[in-house]
Amino acid sequence: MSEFSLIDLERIVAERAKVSPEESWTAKLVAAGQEKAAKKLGEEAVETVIAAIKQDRNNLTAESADLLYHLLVVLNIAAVPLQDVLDELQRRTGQSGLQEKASRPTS
Ligand SMILES: N=c1c2ncn([C@@H]3O[C@H](COP(=O)(O)OP(=O)(O)OP(=O)(O)O)[C@@H](O)[C@H]3O)c2ncn1[C@@H]1O[C@H](COP(=O)(O)O)[C@@H](O)[C@H]1O
Repeated sequence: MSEFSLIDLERIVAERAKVSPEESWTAKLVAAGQEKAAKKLGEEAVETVIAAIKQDRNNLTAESADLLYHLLVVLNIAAVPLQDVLDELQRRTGQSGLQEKASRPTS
């Protein structure tokens, strides 16, 4: 279970996007289009925020899972590979100098 990553989920989303909307939530969202899927992503974001504000750890975990899944569906529809997002995050670690600071010995 600990081996499971967002890259795995991205692959599952891509596979399920191709099946009939009657048998898959992913396919249903993809068939509904980018705007509808993006609105669903927004709803999941709000639910995640509410769980965080309520300091409800269990709900925050569940809503975060919903949020990440729906983000991957939107990225799939928009044809944006998750790797592009990861590359952007990695590029920012270089920009911020955080890596340098982290590896610098403390005196
Ligand atoms: N990770 C998820 C995942 N997270 C959430 N959801 C679905 O997202 C939907 C929306 O969640 P909501 O809480 O909003 O429930 P809702 O019934 O829409 O409620 P309302 O918004 O209508 O009030 C639900 O049907 C959830 O099942 C997911 N559906 C699929 N996956 C993954 O995608 C794979 C393929 O799923 P299918 O495409 O359904 O085969 C699965 O094996 C999972 O790995």
